[in-house]
Amino acid sequence: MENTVELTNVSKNFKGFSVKNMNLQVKQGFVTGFIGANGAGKSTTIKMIMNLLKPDDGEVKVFGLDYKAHEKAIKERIGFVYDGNVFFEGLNLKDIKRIVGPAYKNWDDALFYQYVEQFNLPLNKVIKTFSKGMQMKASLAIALSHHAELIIMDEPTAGLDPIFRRELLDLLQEIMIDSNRTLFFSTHITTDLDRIADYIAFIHNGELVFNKSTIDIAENYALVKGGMDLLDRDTQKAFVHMHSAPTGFEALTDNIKEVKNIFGDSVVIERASLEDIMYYMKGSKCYV
Ligand SMILES: Nc1ncnc2c1ncn2[C@@H]1O[C@H](COP(=O)(O)OP(=O)(O)OP(=O)(O)O)[C@@H](O)[C@H]1O
Repeated sequence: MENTVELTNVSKNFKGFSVKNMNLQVKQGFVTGFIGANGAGKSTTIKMIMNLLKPDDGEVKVFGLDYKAHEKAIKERIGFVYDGNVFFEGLNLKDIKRIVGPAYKNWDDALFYQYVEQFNLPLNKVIKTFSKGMQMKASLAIALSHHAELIIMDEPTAGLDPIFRRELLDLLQEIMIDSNRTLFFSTHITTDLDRIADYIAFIHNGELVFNKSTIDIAENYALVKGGMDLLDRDTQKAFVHMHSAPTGFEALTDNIKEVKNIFGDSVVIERASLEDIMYYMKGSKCYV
């Protein structure tokens, strides 16, 4: 099975917002970062992947199975981490383990204690006394202790300090050594993805703009800068979006080769960061 998650023509309509006809494949064995602006539909999509929200249309398959017939089998194999306190605040980790552990066939006590130690988490302190970072680690320890093949995380690094974020990313890298494992997580902090993502899925206004490998993005996307005199309707075709100013233009291309063919050495081509791409693309092919 090549895709761990497969969304086919999935739509969800809220008043004033829709996820529209989404086709998304999450590749098995890789890290996919899910990016998009506030309110773009990341959490809504993740909730549909987790069957916490039912699509109005389309099909969601996880491990090649649908939720109607296989909910329990699917959930057994997923570890879900999201920004917010998942647990009863008044409980400690020992209590939580006692409640959550038996729910999973593959729950591994030894592994749980290993993560608790590795993350420096107290077993006997109630969760409400944990810092945000500790709560995230606790959530992750629980999610990892049943040998989940798919880890889904909704903004796991939100609100964490830079050092802690880095530690978390190192840890995620470590858990990906298991080549069967798939990691799908949403984030606003696109620089987190430079370190660990293999694929980037970009959603804007409820629509999937692209789902591409980071190699593909690095090879094809770039910022192009040059003088206004270089532009005409034909040359602009190489750009996804462009800003112009009296001093010249700055544009995003998804086809560096074509830009080189058209402009040769007369423009400056610079690496486009994910933030640049998000800023420029805003969802559609568009020219100024
Ligand atoms: N249950 C709901 N009922 C109505 N509207 C909803 C519901 N859940 C989400 N929305 C709306 O759907 C839109 C997308 O929300 P969503 O939480 O999926 O975005 P997001 O990309 O995760 O945003 P953020 O990065 O800010 O968390 C928002 O406009 C939100 O108000």
